[in-house]
Amino acid sequence: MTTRIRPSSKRCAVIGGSGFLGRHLVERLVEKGYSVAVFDIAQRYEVPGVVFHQGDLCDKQALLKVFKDVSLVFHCASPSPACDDRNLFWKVNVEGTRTVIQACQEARVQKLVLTSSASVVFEGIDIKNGKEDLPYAKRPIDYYTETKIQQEKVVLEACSKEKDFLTVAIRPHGIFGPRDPQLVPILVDTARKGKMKFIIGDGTNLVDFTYVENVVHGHILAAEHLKPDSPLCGKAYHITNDEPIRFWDFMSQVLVGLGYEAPRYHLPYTLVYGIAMLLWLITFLLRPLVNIKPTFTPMRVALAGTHHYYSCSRAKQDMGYQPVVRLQEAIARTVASYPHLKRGG
Ligand SMILES: NC(=O)c1ccc[n+]([C@@H]2O[C@H](COP(=O)([O-])OP(=O)(O)OC[C@H]3O[C@@H](n4cnc5c(N)ncnc54)[C@H](O)[C@@H]3O)[C@@H](O)[C@H]2O)c1
Ligand SMILES: CC(C)CCC[C@@H](C)[C@H]1CC[C@H]2C3=C(CC[C@]12C)[C@@]1(C)CC[C@H](O)[C@@H](C(=O)O)[C@@H]1CC3
Repeated sequence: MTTRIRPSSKRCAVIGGSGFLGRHLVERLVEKGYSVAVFDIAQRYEVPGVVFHQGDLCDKQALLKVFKDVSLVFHCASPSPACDDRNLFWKVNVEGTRTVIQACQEARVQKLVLTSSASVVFEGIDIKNGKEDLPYAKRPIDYYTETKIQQEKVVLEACSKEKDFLTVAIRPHGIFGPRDPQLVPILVDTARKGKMKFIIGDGTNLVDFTYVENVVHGHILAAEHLKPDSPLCGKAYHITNDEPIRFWDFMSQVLVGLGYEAPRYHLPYTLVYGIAMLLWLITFLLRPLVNIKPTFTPMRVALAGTHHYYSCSRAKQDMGYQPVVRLQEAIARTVASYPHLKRGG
């Protein structure tokens, strides 16, 4: 029998560490004295002391090489929600995550922290101060959400004190901040095309947008509090800025900060949602011939026209979570980080 000496609890791997959240996480872990290995299909930057491994998380042998001396794994890789590719989402988010769990167990990794999403309970109906005990969406709006639900279930079910393998899922919502490739760039692109003049619905719907450093803080707290006798084992945790804001006020503040006009004219929610569904159906039918990506997808319209904010009291209670950057400061830092997206820039 081979005995394995336990690696230090500060030796970790970040799957998806080249991405927006992953890179912020890696940078913070390094600041906190962790030794970090990144596993990602692409390498997009360099940080002294961080070892990069390029590979697909569906490849167990490639994962095993990286997990050899690691006690903690963060899994924050996913195809982009914008790709809307059902097969890819199932392959990476569900099958790939099963492979990650097998590799963790074979390599005797002790802790797995998954980046899930608060959207696993969202199906286009208002959620106000939603807690983690809300049921998973029965009819998820898109393939991304469908597979994030399965992914979270698979990870939480794998938690086993007997096997010395502990898991926890972090559910952030609407992550934003410097280098985000999604929220601000799509918003600016839509504004530049003259399509951000309209407010979907009456504009009073409250939502969570969460600054990336708060999300990182939640992940590290979860990793450090995940122990055999802690309440975190096999549980999901909302991590938000804890400051719900009107969706359209947030959009307006970012747009005005970057020199664009705030949306002004109202359109009925059901009308825009109906058009988005129709557009999605047309693009779905045309997909074998041409791959069109509509700006207004049913998911985006649903997020823009409903309330969806979540309680993070469970994270406060079980791991002492408090946001470290307030919302207004976070918006200011984000706007300042995108000089190239300014109007006329
Ligand atoms: N951005 C948000 O608002 C948000 C909100 C809630 C949850 N999340 C979750 O947070 C995580 C990170 O999201 P992000 O916004 O940083 O996305 P991102 O696209 O910037 O990063 C994802 C990373 O995963 C990598 N990746 C994709 N497929 C892979 C594969 N097969 N093998 C290895 N690496 C692979 C990509 O190369 C990329 O670097 C995701 O799990 C996402 O579902 C994001
Ligand atoms: C075209 C306009 C109506 C809106 C333009 C901005 C949108 C691109 C973003 C506003 C809210 C964002 C969001 C996500 C993607 C980008 C937006 C739709 C997610 C769906 C990304 C995936 C995450 O898991 C979701 C989450 O639960 O946090 C995000 C929800 C918010």
